[in-house]
Amino acid sequence: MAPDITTVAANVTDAQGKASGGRCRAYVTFLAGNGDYVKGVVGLAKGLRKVKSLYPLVVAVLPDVPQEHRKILTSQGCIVREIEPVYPPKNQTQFAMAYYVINYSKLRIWEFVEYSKMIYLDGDIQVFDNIDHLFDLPNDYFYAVMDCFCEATWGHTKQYQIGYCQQCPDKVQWPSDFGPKPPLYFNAGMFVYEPNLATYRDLLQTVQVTKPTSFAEQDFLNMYFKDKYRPIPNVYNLVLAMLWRHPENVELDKVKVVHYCAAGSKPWRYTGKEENMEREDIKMLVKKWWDIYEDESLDYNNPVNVDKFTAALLEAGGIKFVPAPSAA
Ligand SMILES: O=c1ccn([C@@H]2O[C@H](COP(=O)(O)OP(=O)(O)O)[C@@H](O)[C@H]2O)c(=O)[nH]1
Ligand SMILES: OC[C@H]1O[C@H](O[C@@H]2[C@@H](O)[C@H](O)[C@@H](O)[C@H](O)[C@@H]2O)[C@H](O)[C@@H](O)[C@H]1O
Ligand SMILES: [Mn+2]
Repeated sequence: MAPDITTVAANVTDAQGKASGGRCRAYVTFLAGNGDYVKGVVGLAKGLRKVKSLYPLVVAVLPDVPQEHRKILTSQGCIVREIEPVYPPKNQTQFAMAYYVINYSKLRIWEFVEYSKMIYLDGDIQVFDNIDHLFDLPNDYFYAVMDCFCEATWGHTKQYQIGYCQQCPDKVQWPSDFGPKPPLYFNAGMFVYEPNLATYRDLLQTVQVTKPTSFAEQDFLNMYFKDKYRPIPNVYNLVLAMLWRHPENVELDKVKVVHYCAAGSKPWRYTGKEENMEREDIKMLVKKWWDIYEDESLDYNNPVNVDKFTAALLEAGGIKFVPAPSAA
C-alpha cells in the first residue's frame, strides 16, 4: 500500500530540510482582497506543478481573503498562511497605482523563517520552465531581475523624462550634472531571498520612518537591499513592457518566467483593448497562461498528479517510489 501523501510529504520535507541545514525551501506569493487575483495564484500553483518544481507554494493571504478562496488554494496544494497588513506611514504620496499601498504587506514574508530560502513570485506571474536551481544561488544576497523605466508609470522620474533606462544604459547617458547614476533597480514581482527575523524586524521599523514613494514596497525594497542586490537574467522575470521597450533584450523562446504586469495584460481579465495588448506575442503569452489554468491534469487532487507528486517528493528525499499494484 503506497504511503499516504501527508506521510510522504513529511518524510521528504524532513529530508529536504536536512539537505538545507534543517530548514526547507518554498515558493511564496501574496494574495489580498476577494477579487480575481486568486485565479493568478491558482495558475501559478499549476504552473509550478507543470514544471515539476520540488518545492511547495506558500500563499501569504491578508485577512480579507475569503475562506472560499483559501479552500481553493489549499485544494491546489498551496500552503495558506494569513498575515497582518503592513501600512506605510501616512502621507500624501500618489502611488503609481492606488492599490500599491497593500503591497507593503509583502514584507511579512521575511517572517517565514521555517524556510531557509524562498522565491517570491507575484500572483500575476507564470513559471513556464523549472527554476528550482535558483535556490542554490549563494546565500546572503537579494536576487531579482532589473526593471525598465520606459513605461508612463515612470513619468514622475528623471530617468523617464530624459529617456534613460538601465536596460539600455548607453542609449541616453546619465547627465553628470544630475549627480550619480541611479543604482541598479529591480522589479519586485520576483526575487530570491532568505527569511530572517532580524531583517524582518528591521524592515518593519525602517518602513515606518521611510517616506512612501510611487512604487511603494518595490522602491522601499530597492533602497533597503541596495548593497545586497544582485541582478539575474531577464528570463527569470519578463516584465512584459520589455517586449516593446527593449525587444533586443528579449529572446522569447528562452524566457522561463513571465510577469503579466503591463496594463491590460492580467490573463484572467484580458480583453485585448489596452495599448500593446493586441500584439501577437502578448496574445500567445496570455493563451499559454490559460492553457495551464484550464488544464485539469495539473490540478493537485487529480489522481494522475498525486502519484507523480508522491514520486517527485520521494525522489527529492532519495526514496524510490514504486506505486503499489492496484488491487483490481
Ligand atoms: O487586488 C490585489 C492586488 C495585488 N495583489 C497581489 O499583489 C501583487 C502585486 O500587484 P500587481 O502584480 O498587480 O502589481 P504589478 O506587478 O502589476 O505592478 C499581485 O501580483 C498579487 O500577488 C492581490 O493579491 N490583490
Ligand atoms: O507595488 C509596486 C509594484 O511595482 C512593480 O510593478 C510595476 C513596476 O514593475 C513598473 O516598472 C512597471 O512599469 C509597472 O508596469 C509595474 O506594474 C511590481 O511588479 C509589483 O510587484 C509591485 O512591487
Ligand atoms: Mn505583478
